[in-house]
Amino acid sequence: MKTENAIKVTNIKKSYGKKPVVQGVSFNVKKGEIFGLLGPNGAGKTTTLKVITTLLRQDEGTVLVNGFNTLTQGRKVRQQFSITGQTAAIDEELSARENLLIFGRLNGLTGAEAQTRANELLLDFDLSNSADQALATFSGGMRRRLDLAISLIGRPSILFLDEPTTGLDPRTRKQMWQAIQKLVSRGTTVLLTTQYLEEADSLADRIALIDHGRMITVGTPSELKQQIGGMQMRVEITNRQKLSQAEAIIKDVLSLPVSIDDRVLTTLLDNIKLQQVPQVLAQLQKMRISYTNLTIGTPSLDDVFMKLTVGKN
Ligand SMILES: Nc1ncnc2c1ncn2[C@@H]1O[C@H](COP(=O)(O)OP(=O)(O)OP(=O)(O)O)[C@@H](O)[C@H]1O
Repeated sequence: MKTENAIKVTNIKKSYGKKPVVQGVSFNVKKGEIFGLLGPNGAGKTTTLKVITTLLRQDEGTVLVNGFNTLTQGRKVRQQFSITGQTAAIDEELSARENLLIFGRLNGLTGAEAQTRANELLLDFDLSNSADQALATFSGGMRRRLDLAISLIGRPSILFLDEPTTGLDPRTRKQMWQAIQKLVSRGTTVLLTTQYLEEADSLADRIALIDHGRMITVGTPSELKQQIGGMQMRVEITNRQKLSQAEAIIKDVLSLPVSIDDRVLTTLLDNIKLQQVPQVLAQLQKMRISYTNLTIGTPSLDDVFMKLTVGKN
């Protein structure tokens, strides 16, 4: 079946008992893109993922995966994708290669095909050098990469990654990102859930922000950043005692709310207010309030997240 969307989610709702957990979520994932489902704890990301992957049945709405309906064509749907983090069956006593061979055979490959595929995947995920070591000696990052490799044995067209880098250190996390980008460059569509804004920002082509089971917004990372308004000014004041004085100056000159985090004052600026920044600086200088850092730039995805979900949890 030819469809432009790998995944089409239309108005799905799901409650546990009387508790609504997903309350009308809709989005499409285009073929070949990395789509991020982003939201705070308990937002409904995992539940949405379970509905798409047929582990749960939604109460309302439809989900099409490569055109197949999750409610009526579950088996066809399950042939379209793979999920990582589900390889609890990995055998610790065996090596990475042996595990790949077993999963290859389980996926219906012949012995020779499984060997070839295992070699390709070991190479792709930088595991060739440690391929024959017992898994017990593997680091967290190596395990995640093996997990990713195993989920790709059957060459799925869609891959679901549920919080793929939770608990990894920053360096290992970057290695995982590279591995994910590599497989997308070969045509796999990826839907990932994450609580890390940085991860969504650097990996996802588009992001759906969900909170309390509702879609708050969807767009590219830069579209989301634009949603909360043009630019952002951050001033780090040298002397903490002058903080409230500096805050008063910014509020007075720009007539805008100011948020404070430690010694940093942050204000969101539209184009008109942006022109008035020199007046703020002049006032600070006049009052002998010095600063150690000053930036004006687009807000981070973190700011978008805080602004759109703040106070709701
Ligand atoms: N089997 C269940 N029975 C009852 N409530 C559940 C069940 N599974 C999840 N929930 C509740 O549904 C809500 C959404 O959970 P879900 O796991 O989808 O959120 P999430 O966005 O994936 O959160 P996290 O980032 O913490 O994994 C939470 O309040 C959770 O407590």
